[in-house]
Amino acid sequence: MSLTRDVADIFRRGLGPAAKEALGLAVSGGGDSLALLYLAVEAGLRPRVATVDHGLRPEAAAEAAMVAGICADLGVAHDTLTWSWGGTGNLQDAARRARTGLLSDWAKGHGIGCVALGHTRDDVAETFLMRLARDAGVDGLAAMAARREIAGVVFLRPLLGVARAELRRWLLDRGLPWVEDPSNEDARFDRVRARRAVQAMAEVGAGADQIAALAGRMADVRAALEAVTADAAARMARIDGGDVILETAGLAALPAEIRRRLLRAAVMWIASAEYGPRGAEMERFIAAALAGRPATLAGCRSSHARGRMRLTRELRAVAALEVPAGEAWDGRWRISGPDSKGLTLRALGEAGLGLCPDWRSAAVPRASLLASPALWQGERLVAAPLAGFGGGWVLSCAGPTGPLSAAPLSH
Ligand SMILES: Nc1ncnc2c1ncn2[C@@H]1O[C@H](COP(=O)(O)OP(=O)(O)OP(=O)(O)O)[C@@H](O)[C@H]1O
Repeated sequence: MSLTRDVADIFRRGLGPAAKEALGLAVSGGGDSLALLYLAVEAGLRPRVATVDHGLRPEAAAEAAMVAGICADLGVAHDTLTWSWGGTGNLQDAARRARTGLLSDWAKGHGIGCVALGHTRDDVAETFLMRLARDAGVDGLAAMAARREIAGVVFLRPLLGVARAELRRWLLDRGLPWVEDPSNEDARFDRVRARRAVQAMAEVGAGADQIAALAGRMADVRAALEAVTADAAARMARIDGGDVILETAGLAALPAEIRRRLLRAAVMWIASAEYGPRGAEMERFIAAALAGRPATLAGCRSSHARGRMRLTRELRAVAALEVPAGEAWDGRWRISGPDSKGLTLRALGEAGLGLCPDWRSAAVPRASLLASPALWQGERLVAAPLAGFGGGWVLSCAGPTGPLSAAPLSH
């Protein structure tokens, strides 16, 4: 079987049933994503293409125009999506997030359920080394997913099993042009240095193939660890209002990695955090948990009583949060009830708790109540459902999905 057939086969298998649906392609103009476009056209698909102009490099607009021109020649619909940098935080990270957001909005706007990206096996290997340099654990070293759903749109990476050089050869064989981003040779970039390191490692038989295979196994290991953590959560964790309760003896008996994951998941659930705490601060928190000592971590606090550990939101972390009553508060709380016009949600706090004479009969610990959401009209307390104040309002709490989703609710 010829090399060309291999690439086309891998591409079609990578797309799977998505090939039959309205398909979007994210094409930057680089060799990998242009190959994606040509492969789709050669496979007889009728994709719609988007190029994101991040406005970060002067050539970006010309590259988008070039992709638009190629698409016009191929009879494929093309859109340029533009983004302007707000100017805070990590630029690369912000650009990647913005790109994903723009692409998923674009897809939904055109009735596209799947968007294919041009990541290759080399991207997997380079990402592995870059993460290794940042001290990543199993999760960070796991290969990027071939399929991922974000905001209702499925992102596919059908070329993960293909080497970048194979794609370049595939393009050359057909006399197809692509743009080589000049920054791909700029050794100031981590990715460029990682690419060179991967090439150097190939000399000892541990090149992109081997590294990418290991990253794939890491993804399997991560999935296995997540499943065991969810099982531990189902057995020894409980959701109580906005708190997580864990059995201390069960926690102590867990393998260290599962304990770490369960506690991290609990903290992430309470703080609605996208990334969980790691490293020395996480280890300190775990040591305190095992010794039965109270501790704080990432805006959460732990306390111990009767063989149980209770994790709750720290008042300090939410004291300044205020949102209109129709919006989610602290990422996970919502309130519903009578007309909420002009009302806001913010923490009950000491002042609010002082207005709830019956709070003790609610059987919720004081610290949990202090950091719980209450409904306010200016300084007037309208309702504090967890503290049993003000009828007709119902609070619901939905933390991010993860192992804690498997934990039962207290009754
Ligand atoms: N500006 C962009 N517009 C549209 N899609 C993009 C853009 N940048 C990246 N992508 C998509 O994300 C994939 C991986 O991005 P990455 O930054 O690793 O690639 P690249 O070096 O910019 O270009 P290429 O993969 O096209 O050679 C690309 O293959 C492409 O599908």
